Amino acid sequence: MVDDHAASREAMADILRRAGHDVQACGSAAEAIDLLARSFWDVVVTDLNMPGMSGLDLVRHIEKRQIPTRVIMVTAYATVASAVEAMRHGAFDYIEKPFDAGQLERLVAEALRHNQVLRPAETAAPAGAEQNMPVLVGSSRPMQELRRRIEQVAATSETVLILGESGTGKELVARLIHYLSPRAAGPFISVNCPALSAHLMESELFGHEKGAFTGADSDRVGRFELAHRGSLLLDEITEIDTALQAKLLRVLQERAFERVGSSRTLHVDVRVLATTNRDLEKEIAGGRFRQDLYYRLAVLPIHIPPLRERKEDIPELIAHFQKRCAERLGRPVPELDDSAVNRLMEHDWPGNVRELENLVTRVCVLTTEDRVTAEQIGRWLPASPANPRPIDIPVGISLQDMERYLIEATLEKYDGHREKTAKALGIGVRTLTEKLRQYGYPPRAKRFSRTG
Ligand SMILES: Nc1ncnc2c1ncn2[C@@H]1O[C@H](COP(=O)(O)OP(=O)(O)OP(=O)(O)O)[C@@H](O)[C@H]1O
Repeated sequence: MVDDHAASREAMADILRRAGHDVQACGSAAEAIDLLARSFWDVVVTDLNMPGMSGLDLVRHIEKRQIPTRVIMVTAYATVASAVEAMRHGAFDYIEKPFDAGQLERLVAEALRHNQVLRPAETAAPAGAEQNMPVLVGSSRPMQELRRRIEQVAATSETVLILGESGTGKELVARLIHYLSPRAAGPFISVNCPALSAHLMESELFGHEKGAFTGADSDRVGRFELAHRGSLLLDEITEIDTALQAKLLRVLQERAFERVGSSRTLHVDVRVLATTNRDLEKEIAGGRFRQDLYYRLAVLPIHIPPLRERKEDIPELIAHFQKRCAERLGRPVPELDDSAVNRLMEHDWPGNVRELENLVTRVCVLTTEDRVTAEQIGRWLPASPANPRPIDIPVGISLQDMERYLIEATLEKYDGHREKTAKALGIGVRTLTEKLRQYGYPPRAKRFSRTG
């Protein structure tokens, strides 16, 4: 039972203890993670909104580490978005506050029933066993080639760089490489680089000694050490700053490093997998990525094509996500008729497989009909008929700058045509022209040309 509010945590724990369960109450997600690392728990009931790590972060952690437990989210804000997001990351179900004791008991009993299948097999099986194997769906030619390539590289211990747009399945491919490699019985550790500041990143990767910096009140084992005899995934590697890239290069060359604040050299046997959705050559040209590191990483590059280039995989992916959703929900999910599937094949999927997975999950969780038609599915698709190209908006910029990014990208898409741009943005041409004037565009230019 994970909740930062002592009163509600104890009340919920009490309800379940009275129902005969063995309950441990935790005041934070971090405490729960620690407990999950030490012992097996059939069910985790967690609050969604907690300071620091949220319930959703906890679900993601459980999913990433493939911890065999069922998660029930407790939320006062049962928004569709948070429910869908939690389910997508493997949460079993969610319960909306306020609820009565009976509801919580029933849901936990249901989760336990599902776990009877899960527990003996998954806890007994070593990592890398068949049931943990990630499933890569798709029989299109590019996917067949991708599978062949994965098998080739899995056999080696070389560094692999996995390239592809956001949501194409880079992390999934990394997991698959690990599970097909001779290291499958070892750990698979991943680091989500954009989530960490430069300072935290170094100690996250390499660990630190007690007293290395303010706040380092105990020794910390880094991800490289944790991944010994296994694989380490550096997700979105371009987010690592250039100073740390140098240290990383040394680890790749020598498999040796020191913890922050220590002079003792540690040696590890780790296979590194890295992903990026950026154009690395541009990053190198812009001085944001070290060329020598690129050469080290790109020994065996793997490129995952965007979903729009392998649309024939869409029906198979839909069926896969429907099946997974039905298993999680423990009930049949709506069928998509041929017209609906065709409609989904017309879409360009700028968010790739993740976007498709989200849509199918949303339809399965929220549709009450047994059959979904093209017309109904159309309502779940983004409103714009043009399937816009996604743009990268860096977190940390102001809303005003974000508006400018979007305006400029739209203008570029319409080749500088202001009327079309204004229409797509849903604003008047005059408003657009005024904004462009503020950005320094010439007043009456008919074509796209920036002056400043
Ligand atoms: N071929 C596939 N078969 C089954 N599921 C897939 C496939 N490709 C992607 N997925 C699913 O789509 C979701 C997104 O995939 P993943 O996180 O691996 O993408 P990514 O390229 O690493 O994204 P990002 O760059 O945004 O981190 C995941 O839930 C993954 O399981």
